[in-house]
Amino acid sequence: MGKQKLGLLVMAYGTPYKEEDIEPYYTHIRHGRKPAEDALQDLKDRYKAIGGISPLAKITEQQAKALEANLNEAQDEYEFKAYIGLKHIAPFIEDAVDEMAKDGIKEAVSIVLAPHYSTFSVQSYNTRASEEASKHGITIESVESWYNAPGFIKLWSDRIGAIFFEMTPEEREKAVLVVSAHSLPEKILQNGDPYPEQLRETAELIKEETGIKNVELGWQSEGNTPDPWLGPDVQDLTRDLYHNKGYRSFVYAPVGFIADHLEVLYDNDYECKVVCDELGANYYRPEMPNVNPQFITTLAGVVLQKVKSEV
Ligand SMILES: CC1=C(CCC(=O)O)c2cc3nc(cc4[nH]c(cc5[nH]c(cc1n2)c(C)c5CCC(=O)O)c(CCC(=O)O)c4C)C(CCC(=O)O)=C3C
Ligand SMILES: [Fe+2]
Repeated sequence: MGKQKLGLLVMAYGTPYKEEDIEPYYTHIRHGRKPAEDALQDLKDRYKAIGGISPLAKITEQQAKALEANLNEAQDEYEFKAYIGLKHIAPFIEDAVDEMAKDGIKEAVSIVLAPHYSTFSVQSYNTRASEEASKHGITIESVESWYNAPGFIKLWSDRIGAIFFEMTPEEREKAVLVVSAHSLPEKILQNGDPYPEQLRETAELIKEETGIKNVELGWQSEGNTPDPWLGPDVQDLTRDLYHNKGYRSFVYAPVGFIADHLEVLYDNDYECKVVCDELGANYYRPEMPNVNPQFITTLAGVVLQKVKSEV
């Protein structure tokens, strides 16, 4: 008997491939409303500041390929075929599901390349995937979150621990770990969204694994809208911790993301660094998981666990 063919739907945010994509991409993020000229220019300038365009498209592709290969090596029962489905640019989530249907796939498993579940993020990916799948008679089992996968915690802990280890005891005494994720509008809290609690748990697990005592939670990259967003923002938090707790070294762990992209390369490496420089404090940011083999193995384990739980 041959192996059972399983679709592997790998969903991610998406990023412009070239400068001309920025406007339609931003319009899609804004639910079809064109951004104002100055907001668009501001976004273009931020992409320019990180080298013209984001490295994210390439990384997402490498992650999906590596995950497919890892899964096919790890077991003999299924043959996984990966399809990338993006939230805000082609290939969209719906395109990926249509491709699966063309390839005759009947069953699939999906994972979002973001660790924490929220109604705003993971739920909207999964709803789009399952709506399209039902049109084709495809069943999709969706991984909802994987923020507490031991390999994920260990990877961040190792990298964070290495930075603290390199410090002199005097520096370490006044160093703090700032664990962060993308902010979301506060209104998500009204429906009991688990997102903030999952970030808190990620920080707690890293704290246990590393033994670091000074750990703070922050939010970053909040949108430019009139509603209140989850805070404290990492930049405000940095100033507050410097002045009120006397910290002089800041280690940023943007654990809500898994790749080098705008939110990390600009919002952390530029914006948070500007604040640190202004205060005369030290700035550190561990490498992102990207295509680290242990990270990919961790994701493969999460996917296999989902597949096996459905048998
Ligand atoms: C929860 C969350 C994640 C993490 C989970 C997940 O990954 O799903 C995430 C990731 C990302 N967000 C990204 C890019 C952008 N997000 C924006 C705007 C927004 N994000 C939001 C939420 C999230 N975003 C929200 C509520 C808005 C406001 C929309 C509105 O206006 O109501 C904007 C518009 C301009 C701006 O606000 O900066 C951009 C350009 C990139 C790609 C970066 C690159 O290209 O390198 C990535 C990985
Ligand atoms: Fe975003």
